[in-house]
Amino acid sequence: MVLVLELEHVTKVFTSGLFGGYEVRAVDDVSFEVGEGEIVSLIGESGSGKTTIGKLILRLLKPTSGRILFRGEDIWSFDREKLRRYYYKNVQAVFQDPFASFNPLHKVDRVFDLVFRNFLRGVAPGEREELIKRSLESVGLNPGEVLGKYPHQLSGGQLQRILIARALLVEPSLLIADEAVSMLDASTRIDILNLLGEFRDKFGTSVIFITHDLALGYYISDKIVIMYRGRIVEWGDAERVFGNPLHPYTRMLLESVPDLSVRWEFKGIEPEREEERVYEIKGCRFAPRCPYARKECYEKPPQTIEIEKNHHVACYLYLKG
Ligand SMILES: Nc1ncnc2c1ncn2[C@@H]1O[C@H](COP(=O)(O)OP(=O)(O)OP(=O)(O)O)[C@@H](O)[C@H]1O
Repeated sequence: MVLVLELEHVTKVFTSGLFGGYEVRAVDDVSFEVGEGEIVSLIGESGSGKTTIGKLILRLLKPTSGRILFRGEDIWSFDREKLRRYYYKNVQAVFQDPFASFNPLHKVDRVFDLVFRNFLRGVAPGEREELIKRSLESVGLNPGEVLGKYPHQLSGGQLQRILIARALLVEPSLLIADEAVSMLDASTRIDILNLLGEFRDKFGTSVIFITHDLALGYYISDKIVIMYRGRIVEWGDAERVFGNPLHPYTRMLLESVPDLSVRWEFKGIEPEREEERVYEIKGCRFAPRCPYARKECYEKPPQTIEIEKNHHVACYLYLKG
């Protein structure tokens, strides 16, 4: 399989607190790959580092260590021109709140301006209208119903579709969808997921689907990456991870979803300071919540091993010795 994106031992440490005295390893030694036309879901509860990974891939943040490769090239080796014209044309993103991407004082059509200015400069004005209409139709919108409107005149689902149309206008190799359907109602959510699947099938677009919702991840993905407090605990083919969950955390998540058609939400909110302390644990960060935790779990992060083909876990339960 041709690889579009590779994360190699990526770590991002934020320093916070007075005089930068406190460190949060928001992303800790994370490695995974995205193949051409693959849909990969990053799943984890709040604070697991999903959004930070999205920002690192979009080069909005620089890794503290590790490398991110796009089609074999380190994204930090790109100069400004290559970043704008090549990388951002190939890697597009859609975020959670569609309303935040529109200026309420401007007609929605304005969101297409930047794309034409940066990536489609040679397109003539007449052709431009045609391209916009076609891309709106491809996401199931009637251009006559949305063009010329202000954001408040449209629904969240329509606005999110416009943003997806804009992202797909440049035919990216990779789309990052960060909680992109969380704010939409259930049926619109499924329509948009189906749409991403269609684009994958038609154009070979790879998707990184970031979500805290296990059921959505299961619905859409080829590959699943389960994260806990900055680290990958389990990853592999979606069928294998869901059919044979290995990590106690993955099992706990699945047990809290009695019915995969029902939206899952994590309810166990701990006090913030406690949450932060978890990042200081030298070993497995899930250890304080794990029924099987033993001494070594607190001492050193468990190695990741492949248990069956395309199914990996980082847990001492599976390590000998
Ligand atoms: N700029 C920052 N400065 C300091 N800490 C940060 C910063 N950005 C994120 N963090 C911390 O990094 C950790 C991971 O955050 P991140 O937003 O990536 O998680 P997430 O899985 O996307 O959660 P959510 O679903 O709530 O967005 C959290 O503890 C968060 O507080």
